[in-house]
Amino acid sequence: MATRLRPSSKRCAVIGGSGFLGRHLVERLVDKGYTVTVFDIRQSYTIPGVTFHQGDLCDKQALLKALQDVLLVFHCASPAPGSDDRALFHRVNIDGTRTVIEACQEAGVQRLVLTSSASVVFEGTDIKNGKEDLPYAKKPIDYYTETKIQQEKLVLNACSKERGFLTVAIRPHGIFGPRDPQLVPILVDTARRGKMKFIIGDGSNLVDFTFVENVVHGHILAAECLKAESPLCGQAYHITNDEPVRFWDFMSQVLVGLGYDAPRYHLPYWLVYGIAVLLWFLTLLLRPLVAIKPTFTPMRVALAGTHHYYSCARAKRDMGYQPVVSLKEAITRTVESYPHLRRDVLKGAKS
Ligand SMILES: NC(=O)C1=CN([C@@H]2O[C@H](COP(=O)(O)OP(=O)(O)OC[C@H]3O[C@@H](n4cnc5c(N)ncnc54)[C@H](O)[C@@H]3O)[C@@H](O)[C@H]2O)C=CC1
Ligand SMILES: CC(C)CCC[C@@H](C)[C@H]1CC[C@H]2C3=C(CC[C@]12C)[C@@]1(C)CCC(=O)C[C@@H]1CC3
Repeated sequence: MATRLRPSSKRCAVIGGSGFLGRHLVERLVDKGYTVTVFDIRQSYTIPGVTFHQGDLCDKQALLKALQDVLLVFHCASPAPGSDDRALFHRVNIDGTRTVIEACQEAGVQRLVLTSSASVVFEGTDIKNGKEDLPYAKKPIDYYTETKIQQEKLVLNACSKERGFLTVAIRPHGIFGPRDPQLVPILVDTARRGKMKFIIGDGSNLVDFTFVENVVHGHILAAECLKAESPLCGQAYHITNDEPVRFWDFMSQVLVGLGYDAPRYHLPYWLVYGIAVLLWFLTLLLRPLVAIKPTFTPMRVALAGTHHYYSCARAKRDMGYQPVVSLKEAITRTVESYPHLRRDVLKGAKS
């Protein structure tokens, strides 16, 4: 009679493993000796030993195939926050996450680690050293965040010691690092179009930017500490670099590192925010006729002009979290990883 081997605790699946964070997570898990399965709607790379399942997380049957013999699942899939497709956010982040939970439970998965976002408590006004007990935003800053709130609630409420299904949510903030498709590319694009000359507000607002390897470290620690008797069950944890930095200093360091000028001229926060809201309404009104994508959306202005940094004391206490890469080293490594976005290289390519 064929005997079925017990699934190994070092076998895991990463839903969204083809994305920016997901791929860094997969690489680290492989380094640490895990056997990894990636589930994603696209395959963006190959790594020896990593199995890829291409599929939509809203498709339970496809998920069930990928989750066979898997005891630990990381869920870091989401449509890009910049999208304005509300139906897609709802379908993937809310309905899809419900499907992920059901598939995990049916497949016998024991631990689910969700990548949530610190923005679930952000309403566009200052947050200084915010703790996890801050209430969810009543008026989330955009629809992406609204669906991240629902997603986090679904995952945390599904935690059940009785059923042997444990869940935890990691809330990173402003993830950056090599291969990030958002922060640095958007910043460079804005600078190249001559729109990075202005500092919104007085420039003193502190913000968390978190190096991707620290976010990965937080996820793996959470997975390894998530046990029935641990305080992590059904809880959310901020994971940051624990070095809040002036938003405009961070932007300037990245820009200058890539050969662009740092922003210099100050504009009043409320003026820029008001213009961004007006532009937003205009784009909505004109949507049937033309598709406009404004650079300064209300969300970006709020993120650029307010304090939003979070305490990771809870992660330090419950899982011994400490950032593994300092902000200084993280910025250097990130800048070095984008040689193709350097001003001199882009200029050369144009001429
Ligand atoms: N980038 C950031 O600054 C922050 C990101 N987060 C969260 O971290 C997670 C990862 O974000 P990133 O790596 O930056 O995004 P990303 O866009 O690089 O990766 C997301 C991945 O999810 C996959 N995906 C999307 N819809 C899917 C579906 N229906 N079925 C299967 N796979 C699907 C995509 O193909 C992609 O590979 C997301 O949950 C995001 O909300 C949270 C805080 C900050
Ligand atoms: C136009 C400029 C004034 C600002 C450009 C920088 C932005 C591209 C980024 C600064 C903070 C970033 C951020 C996110 C996306 C990129 C930024 C707006 C998130 C919204 C990504 C998804 C999240 O869950 C929260 C992030 C907060 C910080």
